[in-house]
Order: sequence, then structure tokens, then C-alpha cells
Amino acid sequence: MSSSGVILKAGILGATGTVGQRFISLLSKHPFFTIHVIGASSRSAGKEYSKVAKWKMTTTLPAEVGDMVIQECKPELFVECDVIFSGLDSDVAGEIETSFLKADLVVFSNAKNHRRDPVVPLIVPTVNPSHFNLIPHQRSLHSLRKGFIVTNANCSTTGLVVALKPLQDAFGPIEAVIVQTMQAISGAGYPGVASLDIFDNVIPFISGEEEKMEYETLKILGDVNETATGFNMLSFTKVSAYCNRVPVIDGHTECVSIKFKNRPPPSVEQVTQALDSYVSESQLIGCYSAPKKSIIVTADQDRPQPRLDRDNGDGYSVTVGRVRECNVLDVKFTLLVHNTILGAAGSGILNAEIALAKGLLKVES
Ligand SMILES: NC(=O)C1=CN([C@@H]2O[C@H](COP(=O)(O)OP(=O)(O)OC[C@H]3O[C@@H](n4cnc5c(N)ncnc54)[C@H](OP(=O)(O)O)[C@@H]3O)[C@@H](O)[C@H]2O)C=CC1
Ligand SMILES: N[C@@H](CC(=O)OP(=O)(O)O)C(=O)O
Repeated sequence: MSSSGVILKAGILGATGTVGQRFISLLSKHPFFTIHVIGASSRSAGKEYSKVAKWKMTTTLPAEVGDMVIQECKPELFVECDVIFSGLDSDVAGEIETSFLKADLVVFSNAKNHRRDPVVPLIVPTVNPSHFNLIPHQRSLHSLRKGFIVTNANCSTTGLVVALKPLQDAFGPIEAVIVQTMQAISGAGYPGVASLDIFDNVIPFISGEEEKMEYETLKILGDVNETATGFNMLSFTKVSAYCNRVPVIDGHTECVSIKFKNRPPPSVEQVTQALDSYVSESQLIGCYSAPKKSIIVTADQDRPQPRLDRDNGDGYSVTVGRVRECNVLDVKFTLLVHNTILGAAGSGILNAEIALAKGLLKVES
């Protein structure tokens, strides 16, 4: 139950997919969201969830969800929901999520479709919840009473901005970021990358991923303008990303080098301290899913590793290690983010908890 004693009815779009299954797994044990309606494509609609979904989580499929009948993703079938979590395929997410918004529903989307919209907040919950300040403007623009749409970020971008945020706060503008990812196969959905392509191999291309990291970082680390009607993107920072797919099931690893604008740059010790002491607003306001530490700094020379560190903070923490001087830029480190928890479904849920705490969810009694 939330601190105000309410239980919120949640709808899940794309409930059969990789992100949808993670939503089910996280929401089924959540104290104040209850899964009310689940939706997927017309191929699955009308059938019992346990009969069509290929359940790939390591936790058991909750029996009450297994028995639920999957619905078409039509807003009229979700009107009783206080909040909608979308894990829809991006081929269809744009149009379907817009129809839910127009029906005055609250949508937390994982898909890329609305992330660049100038009135849609792109929120990583442990980084920029202040971007919720744009919601009143979005509502008035679309003549909505209670609905709004917020997206969470690309999974690789999510890990990166969590590490950059405390450094930008402590040491001023970051001039350059070079990031190389090693991304898990669960990021490609199911069945995703063919086993014959990924086993014994590394694939140095993920369609659209580098462009997303280079754009989304600037929106997330920017701020809402003075009139709360748009976003000021970072204009000073340049990001260059190399994205690779590796044979790991969950957890994106990223090697990051950065250069600060201010000279002299901070020392390795100062950077380590800023990362280690970072406290996000979601922690301060006591959100249920907020990790105890948004960033865990490891001193072990051979960490972070996906198999060992992806579940840190129940998948909501970013683990950073190997902080050291960079001979070309200023400082470099390696980070790890759980791509389907903080990098996807977990962000949507924690964003909804923040929205509730900020009084943005109008719950029907
Ligand atoms: N995997 C990850 O790590 C991350 C994924 N994302 C994003 O989240 C979204 C989901 O990704 P993922 O779970 O990996 O994808 P999947 O391919 O595993 O799942 C896609 C889901 O969309 C549903 N769907 C497909 N077509 C339609 C349709 N026409 N109408 C309604 N539902 C439809 C599918 O239902 P059905 O089973 O019936 O076909 C399924 O539930 C994507 O936009 C992705 O880019 C974001 C961050 C990280
Ligand atoms: N592209 C990511 C997952 C994903 O779907 O990202 P996005 O939400 O930005 O489309 C990966 O392959 O790991």
C-alpha cells in the first residue's frame, strides 16, 4: 500500500515480451500497484497468458497473471487503470501509446517513439525526476485532466547518465564523452539475436543505438526551461558511442572516458567520491523501489561484471569500477546497468512511484 493507503490499478501493454515479463515480475510483488489488465498483439489477445507467453524470467510466473486473459491494446479496455506501463514493440508503440494518452490515461513508456517529443519528459528515475515539471504543460496542450505520457530512456543511455549526473553536478559541464558498450542479448527482445550469430561472437552494431545514446544523454542531463514548456538540451557536451552485442543474457557493460570543461579537471579520488556519495531524488523522497545506493563504486580491479553485479540494488543500482586517469581525455571507468530493470521496466515503475509522490497521479476511488 502507498503512504496514502491507495492501491493503484496497473495495465501492461506488451505484456508477453521481454520488458513486459519484467513488468509482471516486478509488479506482482509490488506493495501498491496491482496488475489489472494485460495487453499484447491480436495474435495473443483472447488467450490465457500462461498459454501464449514464453515465460523467460528466472522467477516463477505469478499464478494470478498466468490465468489472466490477454486483451487487445485498446484504451477502452484499460480505462479502469490508474497507470499504464508500456513494453510495446516500437513498430506499434507510437500510435498505440498516443491513443492511450488521448483517452486521458497515464502512460509510462519504454519505447523510443516519443522520447524526442519536445513536450514528453525522458526520465531516468535516479537522474532527472525534475523533468516531471513539464507535465502540467503537456496536459494543457492535449486538454487532458489526469493523463500524461513519460518515457524512460534507452537501456545503455540509462547506465551512462546515472554515472554522468553526479559528475556534472559536482564538477560542471562535461565537454566530451566516449562510450563503448557490451550489451546483453535480452536487449534485443525474444527471440532476438540468433544463437548462431551471438554464440562465440561479438557483433559491433545495434541498429540506432549509438544515435540514441548520443541524443538522449543531452536531453536527460539538460533541464526544463524557465516557463516549464520545453527542455534545454545540453549544448556543450559531445557524446560518441560505439555499441556492441555480446553473449551475456542480462546486463549492459560500458567503458566510458570523459573530459571536463573546467581546468584543472577533478582528480580520480574526487570523481570516485562524487560517484560514491551520489544520492538521487528518488531515494530522498523514499520511493519504494529506489535503491539504497544509486551508484555502487567497486574497488575490485576486475569488476563490474554482468553475472556478478547486475542484481546490485535489486537491479536499480549502477555499478561503477576501475575509475582511473585517461591519457587522452581526463578520467575513465567501467559501468554496469541491468538493462531490463533500471534500463527498462524498473525505470517505468520507479518513475510512476515518483509521479505518485509528486501528486501527479489522480487515483479514482
Ligand atoms: N529489452 C530491453 O532491454 C529493452 C527494451 N526496450 C523497449 O521496450 C519495448 C519492448 O521490448 P522487448 O520487450 O524487448 O520486445 P519483445 O519483442 O520481447 O516484445 C514486444 C511486445 O509487443 C507486443 N506487440 C507486438 N506487436 C503488437 C501489436 N501490433 N499490438 C500490440 N502489441 C504488440 C508483443 O506481443 P505478442 O507477443 O502478442 O506479439 C510483445 O508483448 C521496445 O520498444 C524496446 O525497444 C527498452 C529498453 C530496454
Ligand atoms: N536497443 C537496446 C534495447 C532497446 O530496445 O532499446 P530502446 O528502448 O532504445 O529501443 C538493446 O538492444 O540492448
